[in-house]
Amino acid sequence: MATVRIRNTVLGAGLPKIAVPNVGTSTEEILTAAEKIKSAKPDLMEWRIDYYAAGVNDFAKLNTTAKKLRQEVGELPILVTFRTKNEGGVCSLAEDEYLNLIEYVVTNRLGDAVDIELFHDEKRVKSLVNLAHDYNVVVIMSNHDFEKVPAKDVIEFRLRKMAQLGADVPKLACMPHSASDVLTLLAATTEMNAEISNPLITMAMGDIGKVTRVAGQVFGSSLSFGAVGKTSAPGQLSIEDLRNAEKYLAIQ
Ligand SMILES: O=C1C[C@@](O)(C(=O)O)C[C@@H](O)[C@@H]1O
Repeated sequence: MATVRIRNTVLGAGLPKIAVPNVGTSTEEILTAAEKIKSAKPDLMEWRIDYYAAGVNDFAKLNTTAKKLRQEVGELPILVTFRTKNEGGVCSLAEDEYLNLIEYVVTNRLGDAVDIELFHDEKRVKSLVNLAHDYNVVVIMSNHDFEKVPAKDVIEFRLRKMAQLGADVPKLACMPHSASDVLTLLAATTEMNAEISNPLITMAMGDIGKVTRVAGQVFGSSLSFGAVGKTSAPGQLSIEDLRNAEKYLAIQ
């Protein structure tokens, strides 16, 4: 299994790493949340810029806030994510606007890693991945289904496709309605781990899915999202609970 390094955080080795989303809606909220997140000592902070409409609509402002954020968190790796409304985000953008925003995030190095959703214009997605690599930005490619757990071969197809497009880390989140849905996600994760060398990230959301957020080391998910204060998706545990659960389940 290959590992992926984001500053000093290594995905694909040891316990799954812990990311905490920053869902501040103003510069002040973002910086206050960052201070709290930093003191909780996660492995990575995810800056959810879809919560920051003022910045998304004003790139100069986004850039200034990114610089302040870096000052606030020091060496803590930053993943920049714009989650589109279709996939569970809070702010709508037209297709071109989304792709241009990601391009800006990459070429201005607003973070160490960027989230690029799979389901956008394939040519542009591919060129954004190449661009990110030119700028030394790690690509976490993602897909979210807030309605259901897709069939196992569909999950596998999507994760495989992300790897083929050059993603460093393929990621998929989905919503289970039964224990067998959870098993579907876990089986797909385990099988894809055997097939592709990239570290993967998967999770089933909601209460039924919580087990998938803590057992990544067993089933092959390299990172889990935990909350400091506000959550960014259903079923996220607090960072303390997540850390304890991962340690409890650790493979010695
Ligand atoms: O993709 C993900 C995973 C997530 O949706 C979760 O379920 O923990 C939380 C999001 O902030 C992140 O971008």
